[in-house]
Amino acid sequence: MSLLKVNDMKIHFPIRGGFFRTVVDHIKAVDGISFELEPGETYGLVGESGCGKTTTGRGIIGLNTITGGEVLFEGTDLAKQSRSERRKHVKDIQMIFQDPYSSLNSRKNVLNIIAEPLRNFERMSPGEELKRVQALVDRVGLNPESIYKYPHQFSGGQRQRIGIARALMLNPKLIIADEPVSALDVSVQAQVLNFMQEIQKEFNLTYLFISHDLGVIKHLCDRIGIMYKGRFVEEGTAADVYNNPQHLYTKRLIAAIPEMNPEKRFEKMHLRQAINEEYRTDYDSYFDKDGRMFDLKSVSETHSVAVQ
Ligand SMILES: Nc1ncnc2c1ncn2[C@@H]1O[C@H](COP(=O)(O)OP(=O)(O)OP(=O)(O)O)[C@@H](O)[C@H]1O
Repeated sequence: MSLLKVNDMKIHFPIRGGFFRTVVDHIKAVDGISFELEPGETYGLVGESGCGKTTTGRGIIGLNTITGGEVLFEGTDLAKQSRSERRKHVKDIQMIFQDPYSSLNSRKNVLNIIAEPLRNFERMSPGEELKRVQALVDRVGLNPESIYKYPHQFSGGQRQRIGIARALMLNPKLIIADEPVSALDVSVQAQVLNFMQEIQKEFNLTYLFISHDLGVIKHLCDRIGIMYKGRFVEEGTAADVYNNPQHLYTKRLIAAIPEMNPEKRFEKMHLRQAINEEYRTDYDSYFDKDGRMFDLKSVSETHSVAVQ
C-alpha cells in the first residue's frame, strides 16, 4: 500500500468582491493533481513560483482545506476523519520549512524548540525529554551545549539542522520539505541535502521535496512531478524527467539549471534560446512528443493516459 496517495486534489481559494464581500471567483492554486509515494521513496514536486507547490504540501498536512479530491495516508482519507483520529496521523507527517530564520521561534532555546512537538503529543518526564533532545541534537551534528542557545546564535545551515531535529522528534513517516535549502548558501545546501539523504534509511523516512529548482533536488528524488498553474504537466522517474523531458516547460526548467562545465554551458545557452523562440508569451500551449500542440486544459488528461 502507498504511504501517501493524493487523488485529484483541488485547493481553490475564494476571491471576494463587492459591498457584500461575495465570492466572485476562485484562485485555482491546486487544480486536480494525483501522485503516490511508496514508503522510503523520495518524491520531488517542482515548478516555478506560484504554481501551487506549497499549497499542495499544506493541503496534505491539513493546513489548507481541500476543496476536491482526497489525500489518503496509509489508506485513510485524512480530511474525512474526526479531529482526534486525525491527530494520530498528523504526528506521522512533519514539515520542514524554507526559511530557517523565521520558522524557529526566536524566543525559545533549542531544547524547547525541539521538544515542543513531543510535548503536544506525549507525556514524558523532563529527564527523558532531555535525553531524547540530546540524542537528536547529537545526531544532526550540533554540540551538546547547543540546546541552551537561541536560534540567532546559529548559522543558516545549523538552524535548518535544528528544524530537522524538531521534525524527527515524533518519529514521523513522511517529511514534507518545502524548499528546505533555498535560503541557504550554495556551499551549505549540499551539506544539508546530503544529511537528509543520510538519515532517510536510519529513520525510515519518506520525503516529499518541494522545490523551484530541479537542479537542486534531481539527485535526491526517485520520482518527480512537474507542476504548472496548479496541475501536473509531467511526472516520471527523476532520470526520465531529467534526461528525456516530454514537455517544453520541463525543458525550460532544465535549461535554467546553471551549468558548471564550460563546454556544456554554451550548449545550454543555445538550448535556452531555442526554447525561448519556440515559446509564445505564456506556457499555456505545449508540444507533445509527436510535435503536436495541445492546450494546457487537456494536459491532465494527456498526462493520466501517458502514465498508465
Ligand atoms: N491562503 C491563500 N489565499 C489566496 N490565495 C492563495 C493562498 N495561498 C496561496 N495562494 C495563491 O495560490 C497560488 C499558489 O501559491 P503557492 O504558494 O502554493 O505556490 P508555490 O508554487 O509554492 O510558490 P512559492 O514557491 O513562491 O511559494 C498563488 O497564486 C498564491 O497567490
